[in-house]
Amino acid sequence: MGSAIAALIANSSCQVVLLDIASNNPNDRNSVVKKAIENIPKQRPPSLSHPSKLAFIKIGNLKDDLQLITECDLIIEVIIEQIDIKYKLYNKIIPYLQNDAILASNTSTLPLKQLKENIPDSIKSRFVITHFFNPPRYMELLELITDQAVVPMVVDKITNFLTINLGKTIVKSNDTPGFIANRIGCYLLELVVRTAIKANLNPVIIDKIFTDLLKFPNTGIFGLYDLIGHDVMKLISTSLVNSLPMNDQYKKIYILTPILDKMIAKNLIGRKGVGGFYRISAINKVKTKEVINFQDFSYTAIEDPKVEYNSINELLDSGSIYGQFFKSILVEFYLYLTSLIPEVTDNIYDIDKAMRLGYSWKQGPFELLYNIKDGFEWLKKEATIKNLPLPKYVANNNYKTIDSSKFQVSRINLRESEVLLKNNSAQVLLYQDRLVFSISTKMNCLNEEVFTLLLEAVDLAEQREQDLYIVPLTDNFSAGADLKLVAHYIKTNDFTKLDRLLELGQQAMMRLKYSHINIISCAVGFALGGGCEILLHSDFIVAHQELNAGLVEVSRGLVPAFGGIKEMFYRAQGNKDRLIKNIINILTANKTSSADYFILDYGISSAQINMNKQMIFLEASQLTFPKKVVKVDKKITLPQISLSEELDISQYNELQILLLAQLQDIIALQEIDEQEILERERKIFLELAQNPKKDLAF
Ligand SMILES: CCC[C@H](O)CC(=O)SCCNC(=O)CCNC(=O)[C@H](O)C(C)(C)COP(=O)([O-])OP(=O)([O-])OC[C@H]1O[C@@H](n2cnc3c(N)ncnc32)[C@H](O)[C@@H]1OP(=O)([O-])[O-]
Repeated sequence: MGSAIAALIANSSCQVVLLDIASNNPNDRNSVVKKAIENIPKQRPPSLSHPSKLAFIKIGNLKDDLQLITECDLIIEVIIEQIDIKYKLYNKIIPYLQNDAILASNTSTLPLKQLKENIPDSIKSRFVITHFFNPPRYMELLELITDQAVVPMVVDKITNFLTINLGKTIVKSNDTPGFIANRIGCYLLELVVRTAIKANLNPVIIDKIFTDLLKFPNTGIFGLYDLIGHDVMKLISTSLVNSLPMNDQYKKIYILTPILDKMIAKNLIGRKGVGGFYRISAINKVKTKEVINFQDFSYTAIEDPKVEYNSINELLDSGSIYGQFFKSILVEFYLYLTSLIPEVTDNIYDIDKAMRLGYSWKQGPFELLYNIKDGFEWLKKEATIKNLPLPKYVANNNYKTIDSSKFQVSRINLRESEVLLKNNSAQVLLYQDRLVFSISTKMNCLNEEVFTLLLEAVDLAEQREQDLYIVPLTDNFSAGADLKLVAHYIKTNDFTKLDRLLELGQQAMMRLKYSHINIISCAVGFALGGGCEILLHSDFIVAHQELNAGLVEVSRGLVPAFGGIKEMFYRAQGNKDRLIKNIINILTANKTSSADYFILDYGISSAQINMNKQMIFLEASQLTFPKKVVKVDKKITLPQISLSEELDISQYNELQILLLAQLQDIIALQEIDEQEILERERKIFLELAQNPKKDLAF
């Protein structure tokens, strides 16, 4: 994990030093750390936002290069979970710490109290635990553990760095084994897996119920166990069980399960082994997901099972084997969970946040039970029937004080805004004197109403002489044109309405580009197709590093027609290489995987990257922009190139070849204005719609 954390820091363009053990090879003492560096670009999912970020990582070994520590403000120890080995390392590095440098351990199971036992007092005030979640680039949660000895200035400094520079959401946990997310998450994993194996139940059905009814991520429970690795689960749970108090329920559910031990012995440890509860095989050259048979460890192909219950209540009341199983594990789980208050934290909303951001649950456990009809009363009743003691939180009815509005606090809280304009698909808000345009359709998809209000928003911004911010209120900027609407127009042969949509979209884009106020787009999540076209027509983009943006239309059997093709020509500025690159973006439906890639691949010159998606609008609103100089020369010079000679067309499909010919026709004109290209875009789009090369099923 050390190299993945180094990569995350490099992504934020901070200098980072990666130290590893010195190798025995006298000719290359850095061979171990070099290997780690070589592996970074191979990590999946990728740890680096762009290969160029590797330049931010300096390497060394723990014998010859300790001096490098004197350059660092924060030192994160990420080594094996063995206290003696950690102590040895601390003794080595402490003499090199700057006076105000912070020392942090990334332990996931060892308490801070134990880590600090042999540390000099002068270091105790700046020694904390920073628990990253895997993979650190993608998981937003960071558990921060401090104690009385740590001075507030240190807590502020590290909080700022982790939040602003690395984009993490911090949940503070008490100094208890496993902290919050792993204590709860691993407990549930072990409880479900071990109980289900003992009862010989089917992992596929259990996972399906977890994902469909309890809204867990697609991996479910068994899939997650495979993803983490059975060997790693064993390490985590053993370490937890060893450090938890004698009567902790974790010890009781961590029962001997010979089938699991046999699976480890056979290297059936999940995705990195030869199989796990599931495996992917090529059956008749078709990728097939299979599930293990616990009796003989053979595998059978999975047929997607139907969940016959419409709600959790229906499942629990059903009396079926799976109904009884879920009743029993949910009671055990919730009694354990509520027994951890206030031990791990007294803040139930933090528990929910930790499970959402660290384990990707859609709802945290408290929100889940709250949303089950009479959930807490049901828990009380079931525990009483089974003669199980009630934790204080439940016995004292503390759940009655739950404030459901605190479960999912909106990422960008514009609640105090004044609504200036609004229709069913978008709104214009005044937030602390900033004019904000936000879309309210599913995935912020674009339709006529969105464009109509966007045009009105620009008019209003110009009247008020105010810049306009385009801000998503959910996790995605925009998934582009509403494809269901487009498909409907095509299916009903309503090409007049389709053309009207294209025209309106183009008009809105040009209005953004040529308005005399600045248009600032706050880009997070997906900005695809038309969403990307809005970015291309904005004056400035504040982008989350994890932005997924691009002109992806060709992958849907369409072409960009809200000005995307036009911008790819315009932005080449007569440069042949840039034009080829831009045309490749369109032909290959290039969806970039980070803001770094987007800026480079799409030739964006006015952008700023931010690591924290919750702070994008805050950052945008703090920037000052010069008065916009509206460009008047709309003529585009086209370098004379033959696309069939410049590109390897043997790899292209029918649509790509057809599009290539249309783009070549544009190039042949040598000079063109923006309006002419827009008209051609629409023509190509409509011809394709009438004679599709691919089914636009969505
Ligand atoms: C006129 C054209 C001109 C323009 O130049 C061309 C374009 O913009 S072309 C457009 C170019 N854009 C694209 O090709 C992007 C198409 N979208 C995608 O590729 C994936 O949805 C995305 C990767 C964004 C998210 O994947 P994920 O996280 O697995 O989430 P998910 O997939 O489960 O979606 C969640 C819900 O949102 C719905 N929905 C999503 N997008 C659209 C849409 N455009 N439309 C309508 N609906 C859409 C989706 O159906 C689902 O609904 P439900 O009822 O809840 O089942």
